[in-house]
Amino acid sequence: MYLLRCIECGENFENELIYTCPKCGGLLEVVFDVSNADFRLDGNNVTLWKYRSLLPVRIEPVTLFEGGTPLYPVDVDVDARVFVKHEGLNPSGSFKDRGMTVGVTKALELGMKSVACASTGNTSASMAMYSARAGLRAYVLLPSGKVALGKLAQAMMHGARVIAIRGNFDVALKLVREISERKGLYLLNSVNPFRLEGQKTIAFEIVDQLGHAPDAVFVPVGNAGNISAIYKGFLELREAGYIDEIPKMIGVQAEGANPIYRAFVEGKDSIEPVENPETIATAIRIGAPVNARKALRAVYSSKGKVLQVSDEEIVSAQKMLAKQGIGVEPASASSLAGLLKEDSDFDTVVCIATGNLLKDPEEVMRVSGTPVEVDANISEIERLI
Ligand SMILES: Cc1ncc(COP(=O)(O)O)c(C=O)c1O
Ligand SMILES: N[C@@H](CCOP(=O)(O)O)C(=O)O
Repeated sequence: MYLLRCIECGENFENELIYTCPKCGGLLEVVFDVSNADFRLDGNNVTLWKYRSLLPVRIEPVTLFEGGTPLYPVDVDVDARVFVKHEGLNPSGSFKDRGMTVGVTKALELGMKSVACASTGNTSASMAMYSARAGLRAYVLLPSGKVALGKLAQAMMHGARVIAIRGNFDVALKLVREISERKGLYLLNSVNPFRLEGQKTIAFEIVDQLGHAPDAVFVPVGNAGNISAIYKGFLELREAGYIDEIPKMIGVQAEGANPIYRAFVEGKDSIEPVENPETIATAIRIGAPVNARKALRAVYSSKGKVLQVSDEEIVSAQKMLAKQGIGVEPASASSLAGLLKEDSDFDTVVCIATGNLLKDPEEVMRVSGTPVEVDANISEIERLI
């Protein structure tokens, strides 16, 4: 029903316990016979497992009822119908849950006892939650002092063994890939092609909820798995006859962590790593995205683009969303920040908001100030109202 294929040399593999091509080292992707798709995109019962016929699992899934996130119309100063898909309303508060429900199920299916990841925070929070649910041991490597409090709290509370390294995310990922190999841990970063399959359901849900494909989808980009997965979702929908056109995939990076933006501007299909990435959006503080080649293919093939936004633009978009009742963490607001910079002529646009406001309470307090404190009496309070 499905197999793994190298995106570089095209070789097919039936062994599921590989992350990259044993022949050329290229990234892998899951290839489906989409004629098996048995769902209707009619807006009913929108949840991730509605699309099971295009998800690569054979056993009952480990689920916390992820997916089915709202698609909110928003009012912004752009001449288009703009929607925000609020992935921050998934069980652990980010889109990673879509990947983990599939990835952790696959770990069980393959008989693995322990899972591992490197993380800027959300991957670890989600992996810890789903592995707790599945009864698997979880190991996390993260950049010391650079993970938002809410995410760290989740990984700790759900029982992961959390190791903070003196180094950035890119170093952590290199180390966890090596340690997973040595210790037989199942790696659940986005280099795992099965995990990305869960994330492609964002595309399925957008079409399910809108009733058609939008003209463009703006996606925050860090390790670049999500934009690649969403694009693959649209490709499968087209191949299966659900849509005619693929939306333009528009990746948005932070100025201080922009290797894919740089590659795009230079018309290249691979990146030069950014040595010391820095941005207020710690979730996308990544200098050597593992999925860069998949992401650039998604952008070029869909006639999209990659934009960069400043930290100020990110915070401004975050506040704009908050004023419309949509609470997101900084990285999530980069998609809207990108749209606001763009001189486009789209009719319908979807911005992906990737994570919840509560993930990074320290950043929120820094940019929104502290409450006014007064004595506990009516006249003092009245003065302020
Ligand atoms: C909140 C948030 N937004 C965006 C991203 C970037 O996604 P990707 O790494 O798939 O590009 C991440 C982490 O990966 C994240 O946690
Ligand atoms: N932002 C990510 C970084 C890791 O990305 P992944 O998709 O490869 O797991 C995180 O939340 O850790």
